[in-house]
Amino acid sequence: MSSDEQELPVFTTAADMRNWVRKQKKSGRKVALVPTMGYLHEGHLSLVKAAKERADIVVASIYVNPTQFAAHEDFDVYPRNPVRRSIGSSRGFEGQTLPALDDRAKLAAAGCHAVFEPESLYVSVPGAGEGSNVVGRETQHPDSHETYVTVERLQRPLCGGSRPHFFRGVCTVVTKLFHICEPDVAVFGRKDYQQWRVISRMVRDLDFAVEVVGMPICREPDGLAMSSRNARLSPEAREKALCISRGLAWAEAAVAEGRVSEPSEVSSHIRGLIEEAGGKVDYVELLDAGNLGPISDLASQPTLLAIAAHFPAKDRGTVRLIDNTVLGEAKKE
Ligand SMILES: Nc1ncnc2c1ncn2[C@@H]1O[C@H](COP(=O)(O)OP(=O)(O)OP(=O)(O)O)[C@@H](O)[C@H]1O
Ligand SMILES: CC(C)(CO)[C@@H](O)C(=O)[O-]
Ligand code: BAL
Repeated sequence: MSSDEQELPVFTTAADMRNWVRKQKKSGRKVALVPTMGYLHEGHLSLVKAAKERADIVVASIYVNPTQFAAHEDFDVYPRNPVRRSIGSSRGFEGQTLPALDDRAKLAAAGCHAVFEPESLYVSVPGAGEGSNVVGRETQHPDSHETYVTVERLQRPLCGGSRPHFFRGVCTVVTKLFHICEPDVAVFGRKDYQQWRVISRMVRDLDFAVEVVGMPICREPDGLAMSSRNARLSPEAREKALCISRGLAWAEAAVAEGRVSEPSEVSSHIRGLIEEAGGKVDYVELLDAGNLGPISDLASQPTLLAIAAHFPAKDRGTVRLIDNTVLGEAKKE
């Protein structure tokens, strides 16, 4: 275990996390939260960097949230820390099994100050396990979790079509994380653009004293948007999936150069690219980048071009990838 990791506090209970944050805030420190589902990549670490620029203390959460997954989705195979393994004489962890230290080591190296890594965030029947909070697998025990947060309109388009449960789960777990970690700032990525907009609307409507920051998409050198789910792609599918980022780049150039003027020209071209690459399109849509509402042309507003598509997984089933760009918006370097 590196010296950094030895100094990185890891909290597994809400009470301990909240008490630690309150001590920091009592000392006048500003606290930022970076919520994640682990299996960290440079995209996540870019959020930690942004958080450090905006607060004195950065907490990252690692929790694969069951309530944002449906029973037919990939909760069980979602990439997690490599198999937990026993480790030797690390301070305080003798003989215990731990998730691989990869995520924690990355966070420590990125200058994160604490990690919140709960086993579970939902009350469930003893022995029922986290999976019992996946939508469609809920136990009906009278003591089970039953309170949710919903952003009614912004949740409907795009991912709300094939994942109608998703944003209810996201808003509920982010609300819980806000109550536990009590951040002044929360940093999200615009790779999940609709999620960023939905959470921003939730914060506005429910008066959370939290500044929500949305950071640009980090990409692999070949353009693929970094995502934990990329690890599940077969090698061939990893190559084929480049059609998504290449389609976005084509659209940016075609719109900027006036080669296309109708939203339907853009969506049908990109849909064709994905299908030619063997992908299964969930959506290719162009919406108002501010309110996710419908548009009639590309010139009247910054336009979100959002894509979701499935590609073959190396193990079983498919991997659903999402990516996006905002057309008509100056690119920040
Ligand atoms: N490539 C990226 N660039 C910027 N932010 C990112 C990127 N990938 C993920 N994030 C952000 O990191 C936070 C945690 O996301 P998550 O843990 O689900 O990672 P992920 O890579 O999006 O995984 P998934 O495979 O589920 O998409 C979110 O705010 C998400 O938008
Ligand atoms: C925000 C989040 C951590 C909530 O589980 C998740 O949706 C994600 O990682 O984007
Ligand atoms: N960042 C993606 C979260 C999900 O698909 O559940």
